[in-house]
Amino acid sequence: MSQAELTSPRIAAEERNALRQSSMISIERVSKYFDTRRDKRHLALSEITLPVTRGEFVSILGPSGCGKSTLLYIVGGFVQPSSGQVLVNDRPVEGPGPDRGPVFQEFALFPWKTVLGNVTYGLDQRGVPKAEAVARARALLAMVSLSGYENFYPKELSGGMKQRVAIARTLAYKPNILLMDEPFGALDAQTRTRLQNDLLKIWDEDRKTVLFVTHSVEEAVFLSDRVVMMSRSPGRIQDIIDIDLPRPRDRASLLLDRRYQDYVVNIERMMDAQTGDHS
Ligand SMILES: Nc1ncnc2c1ncn2[C@@H]1O[C@H](COP(=O)(O)OP(=O)(O)OP(=O)(O)O)[C@@H](O)[C@H]1O
Repeated sequence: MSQAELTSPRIAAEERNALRQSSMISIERVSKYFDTRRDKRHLALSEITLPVTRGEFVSILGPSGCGKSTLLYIVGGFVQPSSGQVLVNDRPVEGPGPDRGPVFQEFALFPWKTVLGNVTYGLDQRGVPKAEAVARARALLAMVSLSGYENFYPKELSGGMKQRVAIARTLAYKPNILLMDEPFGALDAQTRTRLQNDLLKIWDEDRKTVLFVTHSVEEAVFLSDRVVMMSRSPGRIQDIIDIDLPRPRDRASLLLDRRYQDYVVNIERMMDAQTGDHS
């Protein structure tokens, strides 16, 4: 079904229901206005409809300011849409919940807590017994290659290590959905590649549903089942590209894969058309 068909008011009720039933996340005709100093009613998102299947890895790409973060915040329940709705497991999102784990740059680590304290924090809040919380945190820190750093404080860690702690912290309380807003954006290329591999490894183990915002076409193609291309403000869905590449994915062999290269080149062209860069 095309994006135009999905957003059409003519879409039959049964079809909408069928769509919801197969979706873990159902974003339905979501629009968002903000009051800004320049514009009393700035339309940031316009009529976004996007069903996301359980276990799917979906990346969102688009020019700066097209509303990618806003969309993720709406799914997370941190921002209310002006119209439309988001359903998670058939229930309307009314606020944040433990089923959706945010990995947002703004949600920094607690500087006064150790690495272990940061990862167990959410578990303590949920009443998980201390020994179980510590065991779970240690296992996750091992998974993100941070064993031995349990007693370090955030200021003693590199940017990439902090980001791995943030991922472990979110995974600790076992959300079914991961909402990741440019989680690797501020990292050097080598650390970024490493964390992409770690994330895919973790994802391969229990196939969480992931919504992942990025500016990197290569990152989106490497990680995703589908790439959603958004258009310049107001943010609309311009295109959805199925990434038909085998899993598990290995970056070194993918780089030599003609299909991977074609996806990257084609999506980069779409991005250039959006940003007006035709160089
Ligand atoms: N709280 C807010 N109040 C007013 N305007 C906002 C608010 N949050 C976002 N906006 C505006 O909404 C639009 C979309 O912002 P958003 O951060 O979602 O874009 P983005 O695609 O994630 O951008 P980037 O790629 O640069 O991070 C922008 O024009 C932004 O200025």
